[in-house]
Amino acid sequence: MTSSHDDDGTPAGAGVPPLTPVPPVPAIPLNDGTTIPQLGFGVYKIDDSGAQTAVRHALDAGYRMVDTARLYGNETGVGRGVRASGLPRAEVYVTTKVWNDDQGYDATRRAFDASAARLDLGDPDLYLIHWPYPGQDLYVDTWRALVELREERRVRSIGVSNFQPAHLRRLVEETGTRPVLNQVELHPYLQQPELRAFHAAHGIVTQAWSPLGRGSGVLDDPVLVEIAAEHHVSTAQVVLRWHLDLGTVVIPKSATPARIRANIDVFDLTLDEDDHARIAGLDRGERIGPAPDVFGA
Ligand SMILES: NC(=O)C1=CN([C@@H]2O[C@H](COP(=O)(O)OP(=O)(O)OC[C@H]3O[C@@H](n4cnc5c(N)ncnc54)[C@H](OP(=O)(O)O)[C@@H]3O)[C@@H](O)[C@H]2O)C=CC1
Ligand SMILES: O=C(O)C(=O)[C@@H](O)[C@H](O)C(=O)CO
Repeated sequence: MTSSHDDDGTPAGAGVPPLTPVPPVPAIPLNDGTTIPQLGFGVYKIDDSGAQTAVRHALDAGYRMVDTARLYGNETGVGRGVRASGLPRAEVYVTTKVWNDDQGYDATRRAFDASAARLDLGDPDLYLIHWPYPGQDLYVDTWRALVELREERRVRSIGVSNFQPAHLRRLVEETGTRPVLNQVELHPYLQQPELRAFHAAHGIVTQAWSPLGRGSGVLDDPVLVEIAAEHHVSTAQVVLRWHLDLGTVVIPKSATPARIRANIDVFDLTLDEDDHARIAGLDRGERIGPAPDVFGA
C-alpha cells in the first residue's frame, strides 16, 4: 500500500501508525454516471507540509477521497501526500475548487490549469465553483468553463459549493447542465432540510462541509455526548454516522492521526430512530461560515 520512500526522502511509513482495517466506504452515484466515496478527508487550514503528512495518514487509514481548494494553499502538499501513499492514482478521488477571484470563463480555465499543475496528479476528479459570489454575476460563465473542461475530459465530474436553489436553477436554465453535487455547510446545528430536499428532487448529491461543526461546540452538545456514551463511541463518530445515514457525502478534517483514524471508523456503528429524532431536534439553522446569498453579494 505504501511506497518505499516518500517523495521528500522520508522512509515510507515513518510516523504513520500501523493500519487499522476499516470497512470499505460506500460509493455514492452521481448524475453523470460516475461515483464518489461517501466519506472523504478535508484539508482546510492545513499548510502544504501538514497536508502532505495528513493526507498520508488519511490514505493509510482507508480514506480514498481528499477535498482541497485553491483557497487552502495546500494543493501541492495534497498531491505529494497522494503520490507518497503509493496508491494507484485511480484509487484516490481528488476534489479542488475555483476561488471567487478566478471566476469568469477565461480566468477559470487558467485557474483549473494552475490547480492541476500544483496537484501534479494528472487531472482532478471533481472541480467545484467554491461560492456563487453573486455580486460578480460570473458564476454562470464560470460554469460554462467547467462544462467545457468536462467535455474535453480534463475532469471527470463538475459541481458547485455553497449554491442556493436560485443559483442552481439558473445554472440549469442557462446551460442545461446540472452539477453532480453541491458542497454546503451541514452539521447538527445547521441541518439544511429544505436544501437537501431540493437536491434530492433534482438528482444533485449533498456534500457536507464543516460536518463536525469545526470546533464550534457541536461536538460538546449534551444530546450528542449522551448518544455517544450510550454507543461507547465519540461524539464525532455519532455525528459522522448521522451524516452517512442522511445520505450525504462527508469530508471531516483533522490534522490529528488518532482522530483521522477514528473519523473513518464509523461503519460498525448503528444509530436507531430515537437517536435520529434526538439529533433532528438539535437543528438551530446556525451557520459557522458566511451565508451564500450575502458572501460576495
Ligand atoms: N466549500 C466550502 O466553502 C468549505 C469547504 N470545507 C471543506 O470541508 C472540510 C471539513 O470542514 P472543516 O471546516 O475543516 O471542519 P470540520 O467540521 O471537519 O472540523 C474540523 C475541526 O474538528 C476537529 N476534529 C476533527 N475530528 C475530531 C474528532 N474526532 N474529535 C474532536 N475534534 C475533531 C479538528 O481538529 P484537529 O485538526 O486539530 O484534529 C478541526 O479543528 C474542510 O477541511 C474543507 O475541505 C470547509 C469549509 C468551507
Ligand atoms: O473553507 C472554505 O472552503 C471556505 O470557503 C470558507 O472557509 C470561507 O471562505 C469562509 O469562511 C470565508 O470567511
